[in-house]
Amino acid sequence: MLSVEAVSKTFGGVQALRSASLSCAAGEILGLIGPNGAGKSTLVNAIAGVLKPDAGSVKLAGKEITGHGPEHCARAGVGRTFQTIRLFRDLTVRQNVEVAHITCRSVRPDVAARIGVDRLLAQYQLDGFADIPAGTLSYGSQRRLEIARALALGPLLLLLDEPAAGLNEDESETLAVAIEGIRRDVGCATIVIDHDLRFINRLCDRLCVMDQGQVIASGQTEEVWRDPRVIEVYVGQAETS
Ligand SMILES: Nc1ncnc2c1ncn2[C@@H]1O[C@H](COP(=O)(O)OP(=O)(O)OP(=O)(O)O)[C@@H](O)[C@H]1O
Repeated sequence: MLSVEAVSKTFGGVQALRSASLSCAAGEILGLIGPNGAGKSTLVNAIAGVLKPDAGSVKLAGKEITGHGPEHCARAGVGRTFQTIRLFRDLTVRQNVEVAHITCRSVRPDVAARIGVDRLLAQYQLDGFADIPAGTLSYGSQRRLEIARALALGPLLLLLDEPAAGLNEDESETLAVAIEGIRRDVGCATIVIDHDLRFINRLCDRLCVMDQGQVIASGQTEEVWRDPRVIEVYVGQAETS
């Protein structure tokens, strides 16, 4: 579904991405991990059209979307959440989801018919809060609302940037179950960035590990954790922290 090939990006003197490549199939949950500053957010921003890579290509369902801008990428089927929650705080919970669903109805009516607003609200345990302003929800509920809103777009690809940040163990588990439901219901490719490795290992089919702008390992979760380069990055990080 998603194919990223040899994407590079430099900010001033900093090479944030060095020929990074990855792929993610429909129905797959891919964990994108790596230490601070590895280039994960930059890669996600390149996929979501927020920034234009200096080189390389991003294709979604075989179509070139490289550097096409966030709006175009959203219409092409990229849904996302952000490291820092960005909801329409004064709109109700339902309205937040409806706004995205209306877009889906015009772009992908068949998918919109399958993904109902009420069903999304129920699936993400938001049905009891549907008519209150989104800004008044608890932190964990806001995180779930962000995902429900991204799903209401009927995405081909869902990018989740640190969805478990700030959640306790029970909330993380609830979230993991909800994200697994995405695979079942929407069948989109899902990429999850998170520093919570227990959450990542529990959830992801495959991992892609970045360090200093490069993809240093990718493959099945257990296999990747046996890779000496990955062990070096994580053990080295633990020793210095
Ligand atoms: N807009 C920018 N201007 C200048 N440098 C940037 C910019 N965005 C990212 N960088 C630099 O690019 C490198 C990669 O940053 P990026 O945020 O992609 O890493 P990350 O893996 O997402 O880190 P974290 O886990 O801390 O979020 C870092 O050295 C960062 O300082």
